[in-house]
Amino acid sequence: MMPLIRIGTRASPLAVWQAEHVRDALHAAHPDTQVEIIRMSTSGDMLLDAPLHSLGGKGLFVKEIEEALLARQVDIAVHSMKDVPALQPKGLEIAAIMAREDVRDAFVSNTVVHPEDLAPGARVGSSSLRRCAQLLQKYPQLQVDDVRGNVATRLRKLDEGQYSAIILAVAGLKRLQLHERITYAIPVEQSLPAVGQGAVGIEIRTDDIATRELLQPLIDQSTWQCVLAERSMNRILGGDCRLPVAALAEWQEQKLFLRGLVASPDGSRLLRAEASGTDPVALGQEVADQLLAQGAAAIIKEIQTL
Ligand SMILES: NCc1[nH]cc(CCC(=O)O)c1CC(=O)O
Repeated sequence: MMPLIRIGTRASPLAVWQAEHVRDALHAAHPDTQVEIIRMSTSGDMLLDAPLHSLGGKGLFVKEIEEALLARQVDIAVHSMKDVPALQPKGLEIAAIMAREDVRDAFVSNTVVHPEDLAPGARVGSSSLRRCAQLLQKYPQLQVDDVRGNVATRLRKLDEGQYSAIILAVAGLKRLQLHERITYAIPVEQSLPAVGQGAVGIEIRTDDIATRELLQPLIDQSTWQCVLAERSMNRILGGDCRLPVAALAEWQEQKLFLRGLVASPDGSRLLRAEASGTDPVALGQEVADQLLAQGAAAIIKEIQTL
């Protein structure tokens, strides 16, 4: 009998693209494997009106899929690593991370090219405190407001004139063939991305040795080490995707170079640290320690009690 792998995914177009990307890679590596995609809606998809950071953040978009995985209704869960909390529930683990897409944030506007061209008071949509804080630090005259919904919904709200510009991930727009909507890819020095941004991860049950084995060819080792360093930093800071915590690890001459950032939501305080090394976990620890020494814990605690 042909082995069957059931992929659990959110039903949004971006999530389905990612699931199909994993399915195609599995087919390429194992032509005799059957793959089925099972779409699910998550509480993050249903609670579309509340600001993202107020929704108890951790794992909002992944929880129901993880429950299906634990209940053996699916064999693997495909996620944007950006949405995956620092720690997996007991019995689950990230078994593979695929090659990373462009990590940058995208500025999307129908009227101007750069954020600096926006008039004072112009309304910019972003649901991420991390993006807001970094934008406001450089352009305090802008008004940054929450925008929810999947990528297409956010673009529609921009097109309707509800915002002068919105900020999205370049990766998501490229995957949905919407990269021509990007007016300006914001350099990482200006908008340091979210931990894991642009990387697709695959979660399995820890005891599922057969599936772990099947996923081996899908692992991109250099992305894996980068995301491991970023997530190690985030775990020490107690961060999740709703906090204004950013990190980016990149390879530079056989070494990992990790930059980290913790910001207050209004952009008035912005802590930065960086280091390089070869051990991703130790590097994450080093950058987290530098941020903590600058007072990161107080900022994080303030936001968690918002
Ligand atoms: N939270 C939604 C989400 N999760 C991952 C991406 C983009 C793709 C990626 O970073 O891998 C997006 C949309 C966005 O931030 O614009």
